Amino acid sequence: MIARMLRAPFLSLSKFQVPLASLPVLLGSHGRCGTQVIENNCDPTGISSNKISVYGFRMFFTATAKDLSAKKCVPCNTKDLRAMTEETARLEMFQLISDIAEAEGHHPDLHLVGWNNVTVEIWTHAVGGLTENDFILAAKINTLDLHHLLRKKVSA
Ligand SMILES: C[C@H](O)[C@H](O)[C@H]1CNC2=NC(N)=NC(=O)C2=N1
Repeated sequence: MIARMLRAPFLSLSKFQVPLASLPVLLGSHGRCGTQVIENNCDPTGISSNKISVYGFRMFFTATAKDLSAKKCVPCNTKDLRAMTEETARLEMFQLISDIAEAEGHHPDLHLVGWNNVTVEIWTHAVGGLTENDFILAAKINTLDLHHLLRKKVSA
């Protein structure tokens, strides 16, 4: 799966995984939709908004692929490309995400994959699928500034 090969933090909505870093682009290109999602709060039942979210997810997913394909990879040996530090970054990232989840009463599944991959899986257990809650949570997680968790490239 592409997500595993890219070795980056991933935000996973149900079975579909999208790179966490792509969400600002993705929300930006659908400003109204993204803003609405961030301003909403999670609905404990989530059931009434299920259809909207599935539609929203399709829009997000399409936008992500389109926006990413328009970009160009930076050379992997430049200073612009930084990996996350190991232990501290993972735990602090989990803590930051957990704080949002607790405030929302909606909780992602957090996975450590290998030694340097974090996967954030978001779906609504109560309905066995996606609801608007998942997009609200994803949008709020996406506002986190994680730059301080990035490891400075070791100079050769
Ligand atoms: C009552 C409370 O809203 C429910 O138990 C919540 C808690 N957090 C949850 N989180 C997620 N991801 N799915 C749920 O169905 C869910 N249910």
